[in-house]
Amino acid sequence: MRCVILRISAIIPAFNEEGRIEGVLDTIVTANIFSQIIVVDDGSTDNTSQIAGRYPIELIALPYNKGKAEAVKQGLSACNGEIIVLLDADLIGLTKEHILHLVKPIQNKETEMTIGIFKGGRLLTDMAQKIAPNLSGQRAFNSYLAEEIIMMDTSGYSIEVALKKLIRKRGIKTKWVILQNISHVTKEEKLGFLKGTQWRFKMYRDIIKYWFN
Ligand SMILES: O=c1ccn([C@@H]2O[C@H](COP(=O)(O)OP(=O)(O)O)[C@@H](O)[C@H]2O)c(=O)[nH]1
Ligand SMILES: O=C(O)[C@@H](COP(=O)(O)O)O[C@H]1O[C@H](CO)[C@@H](O)[C@H](O)[C@H]1O
Repeated sequence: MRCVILRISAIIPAFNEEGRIEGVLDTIVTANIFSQIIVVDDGSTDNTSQIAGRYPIELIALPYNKGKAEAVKQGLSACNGEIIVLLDADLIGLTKEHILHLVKPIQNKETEMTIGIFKGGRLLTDMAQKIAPNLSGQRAFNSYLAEEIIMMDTSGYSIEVALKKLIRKRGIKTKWVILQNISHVTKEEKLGFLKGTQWRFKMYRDIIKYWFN
């Protein structure tokens, strides 16, 4: 049987992640899984671009903060892999195995999209993902879905909820995969309680607005 090696692209949207992106890129680069790694610096005002630029990646630096949805779409427009993996820039404890868990079911043609669910990392982040698994930023999918995702009328934090609607509308075969011992840095930890809570409510607003649109 002929074995076809599929190219795999990673997209990492990043807004002011200078303290966290290094850990994520260390794993992504050394995992030796990706033929293309795209970091989209979404108008950061810190050293996110400079730090990302030390790695063998393609950097897209947006001139101002356009929101996660736009950052992901910009990454998708530059992708050349047959499989695309989305990973947040603030993950704690990302390993090669986590990435393989996301990618393998697509390579094996078991499904068209995987959604990674945190387990055993941190109680609070685990709980959030249990309540709203469809909001997870960790995914892999076939690149034939990219064009349709780029065309979605989504902004801010509504990319995941838009994907949920797309999955339903198009009947995209989706599989949840458990990602053990991984979590992310919360908004309150990044920005402090007040600003973090404001950003959290902005995120909820984006999601709810899209959902009822
Ligand atoms: O305007 C934004 C907000 C967030 N992000 C990135 O999107 C991912 C998820 O965002 P965030 O960490 O704020 O969400 P959380 O995981 O806290 O829900 C992270 O890599 C962020 O750096 C982005 O590119 N632009
Ligand atoms: O899990 C969640 O409820 C949120 C919020 O995470 P935190 O409360 O900041 O740990 O995080 C996710 O949702 C966002 C919106 O869909 C995604 O963009 C993030 O990637 C995802 O981590």
